[in-house]
Amino acid sequence: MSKSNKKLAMPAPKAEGFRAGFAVLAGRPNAGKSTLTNALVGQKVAITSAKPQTTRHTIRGLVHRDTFQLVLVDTPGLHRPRTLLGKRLNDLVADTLAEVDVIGFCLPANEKIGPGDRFIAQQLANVGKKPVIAIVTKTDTVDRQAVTDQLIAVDKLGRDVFGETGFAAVVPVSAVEDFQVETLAGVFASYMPEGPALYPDGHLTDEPEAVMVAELIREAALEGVRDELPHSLAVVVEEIIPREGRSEDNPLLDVRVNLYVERPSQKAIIIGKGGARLRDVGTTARKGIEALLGTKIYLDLHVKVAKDWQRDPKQLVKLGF
Ligand SMILES: Nc1nc2c(ncn2[C@@H]2O[C@H](COP(=O)(O)OP(=O)(O)OP(=O)(O)O)[C@@H](O)[C@H]2O)c(=O)[nH]1
Repeated sequence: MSKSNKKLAMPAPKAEGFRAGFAVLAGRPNAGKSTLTNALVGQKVAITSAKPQTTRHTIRGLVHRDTFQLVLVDTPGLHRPRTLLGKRLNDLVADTLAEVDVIGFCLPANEKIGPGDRFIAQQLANVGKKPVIAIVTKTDTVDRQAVTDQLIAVDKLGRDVFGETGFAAVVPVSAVEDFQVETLAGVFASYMPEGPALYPDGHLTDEPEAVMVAELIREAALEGVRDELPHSLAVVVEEIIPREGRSEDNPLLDVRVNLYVERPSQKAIIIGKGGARLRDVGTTARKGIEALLGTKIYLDLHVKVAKDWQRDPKQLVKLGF
């Protein structure tokens, strides 16, 4: 559905002065985008993982307050394309950036600004007229002096890349300690156009349920495994169907899912000895999915090898990229 179609379906206008629009969080892998999205939305919608580049889909969460509504998009880390998949991700990011009202650029307080950050800042500047708010994330991980130093360094980066005006604002936050998260929401809102809410209140995401189900399984499957696996794992929900013959007050959904890896060795990692690991993945994911869908499910997981799926356009389409 296009953005304009969604606007047609919107609820009655709110009081005058209400603002609503789209915001995106950019930043390199591990910058804290997913965690910040969750903190802003107040409910888990995007997966977080200690491994970089786990966010494959553009997941929107709604930040709904008395005076504004932000439709928040959590992008994959902007990075230099390495494989076809990487290139597609960057195209996706460019498309997303063109649609939004404001861009939040996440830079961790505990890491020096590097060439990767500069590259992204340059990309954001190239998008043109969109206001870019620099967000210094994870401020709880360092002392006050280090936060101040980072704010100064970020401000300098802004002037280097955007010219004298620099970033539209620089905001330090800690998603973990809930420091300045609401302030940031307010700053985002100030860049939104005046207008009614874009989505009904309480509607947390416009992603199809299947995508969120896939994210939960992906998160469970990546728990505690080797670093290269995140790039090699794709999760595809084949079907979610109500089990026949169940009474209305005791429904059950059959959720059938394929996990694609690139090599038999990776399949062995996911499945574990005697299938033990896959059973654990299933148990963990099932709990999350039941909480998400509000009903009991039967989760059927299959692990398949799709050789070099990251480099094969046909496979990428099949896997939903
Ligand atoms: N202490 C602390 N840790 C944080 C904070 N925000 C994020 N983290 C941690 O930093 C790591 C990366 O956070 P994510 O939110 O997954 O980062 P991301 O930018 O979405 O990463 P990608 O999906 O790889 O692009 C995780 O281990 C988080 O727990 C914070 O405010 N404080």
